[in-house]
Parts: sequence; structure tokens; C-alpha cells
Amino acid sequence: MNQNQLKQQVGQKAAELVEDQTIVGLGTGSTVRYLVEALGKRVAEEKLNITGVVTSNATADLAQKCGIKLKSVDEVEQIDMTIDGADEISADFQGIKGGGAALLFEKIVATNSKKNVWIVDQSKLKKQLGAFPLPVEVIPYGSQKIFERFQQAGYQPTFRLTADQQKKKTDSGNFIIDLHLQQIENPQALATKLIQQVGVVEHGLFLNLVNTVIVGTPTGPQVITAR
Ligand SMILES: O=C(CO)[C@H](O)[C@H](O)COP(=O)(O)O
Repeated sequence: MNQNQLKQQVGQKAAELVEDQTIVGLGTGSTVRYLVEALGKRVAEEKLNITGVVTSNATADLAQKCGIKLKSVDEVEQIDMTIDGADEISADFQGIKGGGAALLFEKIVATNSKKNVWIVDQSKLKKQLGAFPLPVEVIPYGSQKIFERFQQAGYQPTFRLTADQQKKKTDSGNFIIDLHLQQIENPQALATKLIQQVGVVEHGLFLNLVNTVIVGTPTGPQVITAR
């Protein structure tokens, strides 16, 4: 099974977990794409009555095409369950997200959800976080100064660029600086340091947010729940 097939497997499995009459947070990325398509199918075939709260314009476009009705996070009291992808997950269920530049809305939706589930292929499971570059969303004004401070701290930053070499803009019009850290010894301490930096809007460390992960493996999806 290739990586895409594993992503499809967990996207479809997660769609089965969604109950009728619930409010569902919909993450962003290629794995979530399969989830949204499978949910759209359930809406059409089973008349499943759900409301989606999206985490990006890309997911909003897809969900609308799939016939899923949407509300913004501010229009709902609470989200019953959010299902999202991840870039890395450590053994203690901490994660890095933001590979798709949607980390800000993803974290807002996740922190307003009763339950968070991540869907990943098995390559995303790691002993320790940090091999995947850690995305940090920064406001454009002063972003060069933040970049230089990250350089001085030894974080090996790079601005994320578009295909035509422009600084990538998030759905909120911010830039992404990716930190090439290799290993993150203390995710909580780093998270605290980053968020204290003026101009940093959010970072891709998602800590203590998830307790269920569905992992795609060649022998089928495995649901792992934190103790
Ligand atoms: O955090 C994200 C977007 O900001 C994605 O969930 C993460 O990058 C995983 O993406 P994919 O499912 O395409 O591997």
C-alpha cells in the first residue's frame, strides 16, 4: 500500500466515526480530503445531518462541493469532534501540524472541540518531534526581525515560499517561518518561548490536544487512544 492509500484508509475510517446531528471540525490536508469526500458521501446517501467547521479555505471549498453544510467556529457553541491530519506525532501524543499552512485555524478549531482525532499514515509516528520543520505563523510586519532572532537562537529558519518563490501567505495573510530543529527536546518549553515572541501569531506545536489517533497501516487502520 502506498502512502496515499494509507491516507485514504484512515480518512474513510474516520468518516465512520461521525455521528448524526453533530458539529464536526474539519482539518486540512491530503488525508482530510479523503475524510471530507467520505463524509460528503454519507451526507448524500444516508442523509447524515452534520455541520462542518472548517480550518482553511481549501477545506471549505471541498466541503461545499461535497454537500456538507458549514458554520464558522463563532457560530457554534462547541464542536463535538474535530478530525485533522498531522505532520508528526510523538509516542506521548504531542504533534507538529501546519505543513499545509493552516495551523492557526486548525488550533482555534481544535481548542474549541470536545474531542480531537488525528488521522495519519504510519510514517507520521515518531519517537521524538522535530525532524519535520516546525511551522511558525508570523505577521508580515517585523517578520524579518523575528527571522533574525530565530537565526540567532540556532533554529535554522526558512520562510516558506510559493512555487514562484514568493513568501507564502496563510488564509489570514500571514507568513510562515519553518524551523529546522531536527529534534525538539522539550516541546512545552519551546512552545512557551515561541508564543511569547511579539509578532508570532501561532506555532505548529499541538500539545495535549489529542487523545485518539487513527493510523493507516498495510494491515488496516489502527485506532490508538492515549491512556
Ligand atoms: O497540519 C496540516 C495542515 O496545516 C495537515 O494536517 C498536515 O500537514 C498533514 O497533511 P497531510 O494529510 O497532507 O499529510
